[in-house]
Amino acid sequence: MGRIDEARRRIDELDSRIVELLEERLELCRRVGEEKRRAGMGLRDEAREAEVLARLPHRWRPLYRMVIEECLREQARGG
Ligand SMILES: O=C(O)C(=O)C[C@]1(C(=O)O)C=C[C@@H](O)C=C1
Repeated sequence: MGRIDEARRRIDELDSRIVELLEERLELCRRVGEEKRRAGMGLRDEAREAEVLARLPHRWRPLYRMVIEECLREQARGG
């Protein structure tokens, strides 16, 4: 296998793992959403979002904003 093919194979594997982790994160978001609903809280928590983003390297923050938006959509779908 050439170097490009080998690197691409590893990229594909990593992408699968990343998606698995994102699904796991989404499941936890679902749980948080249920608890917030039960407690009569709003779903969006801007202070918490700022905390989450502050822990990440700058370059990944735009991507993570999308992850958080998907989490909120998932929470809004639940009920
Ligand atoms: O921590 C929460 O309260 C969540 O609902 C999770 C999460 C996130 O994806 O990290 C999503 C929405 C909130 O606005 C803040 C954070």
